[in-house]
Amino acid sequence: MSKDTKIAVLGGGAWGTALAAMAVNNGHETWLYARDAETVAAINERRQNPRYLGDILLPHGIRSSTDAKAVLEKADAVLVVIPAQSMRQALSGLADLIPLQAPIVLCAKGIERGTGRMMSELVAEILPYHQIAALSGPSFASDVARGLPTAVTIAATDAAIADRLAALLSGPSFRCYSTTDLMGVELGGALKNVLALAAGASTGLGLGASAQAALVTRGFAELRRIGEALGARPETIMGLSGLGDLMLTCSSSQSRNYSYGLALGRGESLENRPLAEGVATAPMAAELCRKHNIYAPIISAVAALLAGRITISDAVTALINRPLKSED
Ligand SMILES: NC(=O)C1=CN([C@@H]2O[C@H](COP(=O)(O)OP(=O)(O)OC[C@H]3O[C@@H](n4cnc5c(N)ncnc54)[C@H](O)[C@@H]3O)[C@@H](O)[C@H]2O)C=CC1
Ligand SMILES: O=C(CO)COP(=O)(O)O
Repeated sequence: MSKDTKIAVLGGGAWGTALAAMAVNNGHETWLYARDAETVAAINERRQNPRYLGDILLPHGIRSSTDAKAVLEKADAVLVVIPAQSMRQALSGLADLIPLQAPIVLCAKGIERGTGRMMSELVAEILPYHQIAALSGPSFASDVARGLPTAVTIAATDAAIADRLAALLSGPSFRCYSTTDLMGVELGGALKNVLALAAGASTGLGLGASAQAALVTRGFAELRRIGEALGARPETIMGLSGLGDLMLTCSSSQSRNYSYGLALGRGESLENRPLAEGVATAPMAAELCRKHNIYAPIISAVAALLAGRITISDAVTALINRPLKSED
């Protein structure tokens, strides 16, 4: 892959648009597929995506279209930026249009509801002959769309593919590290959203900065345990897609997951909120821990709270009053 390849981005939301801006800034021919004609027109005619990115002015050159065939034709790499719970349905409809030689770069952070599949497992069922990679790390769409410095990790089981994609997608303000630890990268992205719900709820309840730091640290211990049980590498969990994204998402109300947790903690309405992937991922993460016998009380509490099995004050009481144990 050279620097003037064609990048196709599927998904015209906040992150898809931001990644298209990154790709065009890095000198690639960049096409963005969005379902919504108004979004396509706003990107092509005004260089904005007001629905998802407010008044941020995008760089020149993104070609947006509702025609997936035109977007995907002769693409050298395909960034899939569709929410985790829509991934199966969306990609099944587009599978025949994706060139076989184009690696698929999964940019969603979640676990599929019902099946418990990681995104790469789900996509391997739909596109069994494609190379699959994942891009994840601390990266708010609005920062990337503005061209602010950002670093992420790109994972593929084939090291050469991960390295090539990292070189392709790195540019003046976007730095990609590469790894073959696909499971580690996907776990970090999916689980930090669940932990951000807990961090937001803690702040929303007014539990204070000390509780917040304890929650994030002990949440990270759960992420470490899950990573270890599922064969992820410790350095991935300690890296950008693990600890890095956990820190970002658990500390900023720019995060939609953290904000959802804030609303939960404050007792506000949870209707009509922006996408918070952690809500659908939490029960799947709790199930994963049950299946592998992994101790993850915070993730379990978030899942129970969202399912209405416990109240938020029960969750806090239960977490603080568990039997004492060594810090591991
Ligand atoms: N927004 C952010 O800062 C970041 C988001 N992500 C992840 O990226 C994924 C997407 O998030 P956002 O773009 O922020 O969400 P969003 O809510 O801003 O946009 C989602 C987009 O997907 C489209 N979509 C939904 N179902 C579709 C389907 N069946 N076919 C085609 N398009 C479909 C929607 O029309 C919308 O344009 C999530 O998994 C999120 O966790 C990852 C890093 C940063
Ligand atoms: O993944 C993100 C930052 O890395 C975005 O987080 P939210 O989906 O919670 O907004």
